Amino acid sequence: MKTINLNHPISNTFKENSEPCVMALGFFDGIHLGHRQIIKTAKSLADEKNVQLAVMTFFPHPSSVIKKGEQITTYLTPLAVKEKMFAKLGVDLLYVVDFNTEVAKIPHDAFVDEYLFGLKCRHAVAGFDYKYGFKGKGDMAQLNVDAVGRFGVTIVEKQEKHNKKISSTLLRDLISSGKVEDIPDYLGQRYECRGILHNKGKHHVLYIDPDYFLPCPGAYEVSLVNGSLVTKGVCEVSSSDRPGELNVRLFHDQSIANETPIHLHWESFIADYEMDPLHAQSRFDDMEVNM
Ligand SMILES: Cc1cc2nc3c(=O)[nH]c(=O)nc-3n(C[C@H](O)[C@H](O)[C@H](O)COP(=O)(O)O)c2cc1C
Ligand SMILES: Nc1ncnc2c1ncn2[C@@H]1O[C@H](COP(=O)(O)OP(=O)(O)OP(=O)(O)O)[C@@H](O)[C@H]1O
Repeated sequence: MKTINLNHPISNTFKENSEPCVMALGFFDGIHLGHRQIIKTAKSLADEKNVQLAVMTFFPHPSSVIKKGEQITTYLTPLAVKEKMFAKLGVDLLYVVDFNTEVAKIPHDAFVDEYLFGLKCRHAVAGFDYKYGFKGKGDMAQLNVDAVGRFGVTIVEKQEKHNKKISSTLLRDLISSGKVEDIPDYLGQRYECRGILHNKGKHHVLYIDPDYFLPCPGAYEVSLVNGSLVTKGVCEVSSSDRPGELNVRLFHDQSIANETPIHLHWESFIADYEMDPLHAQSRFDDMEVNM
């Protein structure tokens, strides 16, 4: 997979040299089951048309530039992890648009002309709620209009679980309230943080991308996965942690070699030492209901 960082405006030479593609559109934080449906749909279209499978995403998250509503500055999948996951899903080209105030002002039709038709998009795929262009004025109905017959558009219908739209927002809400056990229903796997494990005598420190979105403070049962090797332990998240560091204790006095690459899977919430006792009790009641 080729990752291509795009800065506005895209040069004519770059556009001329781009490869025909089916383009999947969206921010794609987490690459959850809804996102996977978009990529799967785009992949089968790309195979059918014998063109490249491209994804167009943005960095940083538009909310941190537009400064409207909650500003997202940490990610379920930091960019480097997203790249690896897209490559594994069979994506050929990953366009990462540098999202800044100038890009935010591009009108919806100009975005389609320059970033889709300009980059030889032969077919666009996005979810029912995809928005693009200045003030988010372009939606999926508008995309068909803006395409003016130059490429086809496929809308992926709402993917739901437990009567809820699967979304990055829902995953963030669950993770930030410590409900990591509920994540696989929407993500298709446990929430994970990838990093390098350092052996510090009795405990270990996992050095991760500081851009990772982390669960709320508390103790969590975690699995440390290195290929087929899985070691269980406890990760204590505290508000005083240094950014990019997770403190882990392994069960049964085990040890893992220094500097091992690890995928830490958040398995379950154990306790929160920082919560006031009342709040902790309501969290505990939630867990009992879920059992
Ligand atoms: C060229 C462009 C300009 C945008 N400008 C705005 C904007 O002015 N205001 C806004 O709220 N969102 C804007 N957006 C963000 C979109 O509304 C949307 O959040 C983003 O494309 C990610 O889509 P997704 O959240 O559906 O994946 C813009 C998007 C694009 C591609
Ligand atoms: N549950 C879903 N069903 C169908 N399409 C989806 C679903 N979730 C996201 N998409 C689509 O996936 C692409 C990426 O979306 P986006 O990154 O906004 O995901 P999201 O989970 O909706 O995020 P957020 O919660 O931050 O709005 C868009 O085309 C969007 O319409």
